[in-house]
Amino acid sequence: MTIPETTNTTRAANPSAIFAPGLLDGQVVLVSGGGSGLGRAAVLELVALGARVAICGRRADALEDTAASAGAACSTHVCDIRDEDQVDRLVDDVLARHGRIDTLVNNAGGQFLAPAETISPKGFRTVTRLNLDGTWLMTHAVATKAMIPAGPDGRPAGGKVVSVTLSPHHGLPGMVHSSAARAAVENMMRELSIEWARFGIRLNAIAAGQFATDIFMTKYPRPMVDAAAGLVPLGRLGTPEEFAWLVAYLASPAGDFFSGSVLTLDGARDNHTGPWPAAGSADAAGNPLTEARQTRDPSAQAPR
Ligand SMILES: CCCCCCCCC/C=C/C(=O)SCCNC(=O)CCNC(=O)[C@H](O)C(C)(C)COP(=O)(O)OP(=O)(O)OC[C@H]1O[C@@H](n2cnc3c(N)ncnc32)[C@H](O)[C@@H]1OP(=O)(O)O
Ligand SMILES: NC(=O)C1=CN([C@@H]2O[C@H](COP(=O)(O)OP(=O)(O)OC[C@H]3O[C@@H](n4cnc5c(N)ncnc54)[C@H](OP(=O)(O)O)[C@@H]3O)[C@@H](O)[C@H]2O)C=CC1
Repeated sequence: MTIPETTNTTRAANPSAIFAPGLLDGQVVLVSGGGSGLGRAAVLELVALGARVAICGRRADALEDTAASAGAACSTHVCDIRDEDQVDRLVDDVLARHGRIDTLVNNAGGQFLAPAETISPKGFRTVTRLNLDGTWLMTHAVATKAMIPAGPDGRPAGGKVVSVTLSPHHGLPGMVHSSAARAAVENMMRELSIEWARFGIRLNAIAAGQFATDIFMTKYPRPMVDAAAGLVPLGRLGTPEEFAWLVAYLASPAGDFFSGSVLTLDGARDNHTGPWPAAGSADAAGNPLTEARQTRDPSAQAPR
């Protein structure tokens, strides 16, 4: 298998809208699925903050496109995260090129929408292999090759792992395979945050709600996409930049004490199934209904 590498020669054009330039100077971040959507937005933010970023995915053209926007600090690596040999080669190549990996962003993933009873064993396996096995292969390879081995001071180099999962947690109909796999990934991050604390590795999950990426807007049945914002209490989809800012925050020193957490980023989608006040729960002005206070006459109380 060949893993082509490219570099671009221009620096990322847009500064961060939130964080100070140089926040991530000297850091190396590996982002899976960096060629599109949320991963691409994260790459652009990380590069804007001074990180060098390696991105992987199956499609070279998507990776090249992100690299063309990110500039010289971004290297591209074609890799299918489900294949352990490709993952091994990927991590070796990233280390040969950048010398270290401070943060791994397990962003590559996805699923198809289908009623559970129609999903074949192969279909279930396809989605769990991508989201669970792929995330494990990447996490294990980066930890054992880059984070557990000694750094310059003779102690384990340490690092951070951020894995993208899925909100709502209380079941997403039509996505039994992905719901199961993402729950497993969240517990994987929690478990490893205990085992690998001794190596200075912090692992967290970002449970993403619904974000307006190109694929989200085009892959699923139109009526469901159109209805999605209405199921979010904040009344809108997330933007890829909002996801990217959380990744940058976790990669920065501000994220150093986060480990074993699931950070749900979803406009409150996990807590409720619609806007509030819901139909029938508001007065004519749209204010939530309030129950009348009970008045109690002490003299009317029954004697003890
Ligand atoms: C209301 C709230 C808001 C709306 C609800 C939406 C909330 C969404 C929240 C989440 C949003 C996102 O994640 S948005 C990001 C989504 N991005 C992605 O999904 C990108 C990655 N996805 C993929 O690569 C593909 O979709 C995926 C199927 C997972 C893997 O592709 P592969 O090429 O590896 O696999 P394939 O060869 O296509 O398929 C392998 C088998 O999978 C099964 N299979 C594949 N597609 C199938 C399908 N459409 N229906 C049935 N079965 C299918 C078949 O058994 C296939 O085998 P055969 O029968 O032999 O063919
Ligand atoms: N957008 C949303 O609303 C939500 C998204 N998510 C999750 O966030 C992540 C990003 O989603 P989004 O940006 O919207 O979707 P995209 O489909 O744009 O991103 C998925 C990325 O993963 C890569 N990828 C897929 N399969 C593999 C593989 N086997 N090996 C390597 N790379 C792979 C894809 O690249 P390529 O095809 O070139 O391999 C692609 O760049 C995904 O895990 C998604 O499921 C979770 C909740 C909601």
